[in-house]
Amino acid sequence: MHYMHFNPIFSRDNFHALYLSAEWLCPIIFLAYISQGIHAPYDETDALLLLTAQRKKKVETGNGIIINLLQLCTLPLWPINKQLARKINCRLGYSISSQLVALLEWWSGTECTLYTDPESYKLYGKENAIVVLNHNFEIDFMTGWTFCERFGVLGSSKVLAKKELSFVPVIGWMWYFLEIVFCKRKWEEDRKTVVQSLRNLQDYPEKFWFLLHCEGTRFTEKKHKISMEVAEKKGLPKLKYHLLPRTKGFCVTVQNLRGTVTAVYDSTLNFRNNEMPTLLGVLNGKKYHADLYVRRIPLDTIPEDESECAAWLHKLYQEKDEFQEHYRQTGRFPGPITNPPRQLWALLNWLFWVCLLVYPLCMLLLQLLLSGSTFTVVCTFVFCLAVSVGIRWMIGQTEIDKSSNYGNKDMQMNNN
Ligand SMILES: CC/C=C\C/C=C\C/C=C\C/C=C\C/C=C\C/C=C/CCC(=O)SCCNC(=O)CCNC(=O)[C@H](O)C(C)(C)COP(=O)(O)OP(=O)(O)OC[C@H]1O[C@@H](n2cnc3c(N)ncnc32)[C@H](O)[C@@H]1OP(=O)(O)O
Ligand SMILES: CCCCCCCCCCCCCCCC(=O)OC[C@@H](O)COP(=O)(O)O
Repeated sequence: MHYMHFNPIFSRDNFHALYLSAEWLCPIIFLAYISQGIHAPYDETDALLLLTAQRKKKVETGNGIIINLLQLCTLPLWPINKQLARKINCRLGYSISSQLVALLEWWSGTECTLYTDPESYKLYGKENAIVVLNHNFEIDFMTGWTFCERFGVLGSSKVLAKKELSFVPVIGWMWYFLEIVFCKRKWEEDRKTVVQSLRNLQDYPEKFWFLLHCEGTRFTEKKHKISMEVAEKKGLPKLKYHLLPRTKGFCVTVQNLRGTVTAVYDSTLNFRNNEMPTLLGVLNGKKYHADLYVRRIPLDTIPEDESECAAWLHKLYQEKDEFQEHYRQTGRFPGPITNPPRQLWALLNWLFWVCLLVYPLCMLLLQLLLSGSTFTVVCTFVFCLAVSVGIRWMIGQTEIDKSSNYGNKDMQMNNN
């Protein structure tokens, strides 16, 4: 995929102004949005921005459904030409995930800085890799996607994801067609399905990164406390900034992708000024500063024996903990900054969908609301409300204060 490098011609303010001018004000949507009292608008974000973010969500969900339907249409192709079906689905998947990348990079203007050695940098995007990334933030998936985009593997990127995410409209449905590996986080049930799904990727026709959040759940103080009690029982060093990693998924991934994947990218993410970014913040135009430290580790340096591989992962997380300590002391990760520039394609893809859908959606909405039929108006209002509540539920999937019980005390008691 040819990349155009360019100096950012849109400043954030210009971009918002440009977008607003192209945007219809739709008081009904605005009322639908405010009437739910979903969340207090951010101080520095005015009503216009809230409205635009809300309209954008509808547009992006709308085109996400269209892309899911197109993915569905590729089903007859799978038994005839699986590799072609996979390539088509990578591009359809790209059209969805790149919109969230555009949201992060262009709408919120979030800066993503990469710390890595220049020799490894040359290999990123040119080989299959397993990415081990800490799981502390609500938008680490968006930051991950941004780097996938910059190295040309966004459409084919994979992850070991909890089964619950497969039910999230648009993103979760897209992942089925990208052959994402889902797990129930119950090893006795996961063992077989995870191994089979991993083996299925051995002949994948596109370069891909396979993401593993080895902690298995987002960091919370309560889960950290429980996790450190487990570490003490196992005689493992305590971690300050991470949960103790679950090793079985990593070991089985290394075991089944050996020969397909050439390296592990140990990735440690943090945000400047102790920011705790949120998807709502990004949607409302807040700018964050992500720093990612990546070490490329050749796969053949990782032990094949399961217990040695588990010990290797525990040591890796101890090193990651030290990198986070270094970051908190110095405000940066070790090593040189080698920053891949933002790509234009994500922005162009987003603008394409906005231009394609905003006008027809608005006209349809206005016609329904001006139909003169009370029943139609009420149904339209209810539909807008339902879609907004649905989108808010999807955004809630990223919020740590709504996180699962996995790794909590009661779950730990059940596991014993
Ligand atoms: C150049 C740029 C480089 C990089 C750019 C960055 C990223 C780009 C990469 C890719 C694409 C980006 C983004 C992709 C898009 C979206 C991302 C989506 C995110 C969603 C991800 C998730 O859903 S995370 C949750 C699901 N995933 C996992 O859980 C993975 C980790 N878990 C495992 O691997 C597990 O082993 C398992 C799930 C396979 C099985 O878990 P289970 O719990 O059933 O069994 P385990 O054996 O693992 O656990 C029991 C062992 O753990 C010990 N234990 C018990 N309680 C605790 C506790 N509270 N804390 C810690 N440990 C505990 C117990 O003692 C057992 O120990 P053993 O020694 O017996 O194993
Ligand atoms: C502009 C478009 C706006 C439309 C809304 C988009 C909403 C996208 C929601 C997709 C979310 C998919 C990625 C979520 C990744 C994630 O962070 O999952 C959490 C799990 O790892 C662990 O869960 P837990 O055990 O609860 O910590």
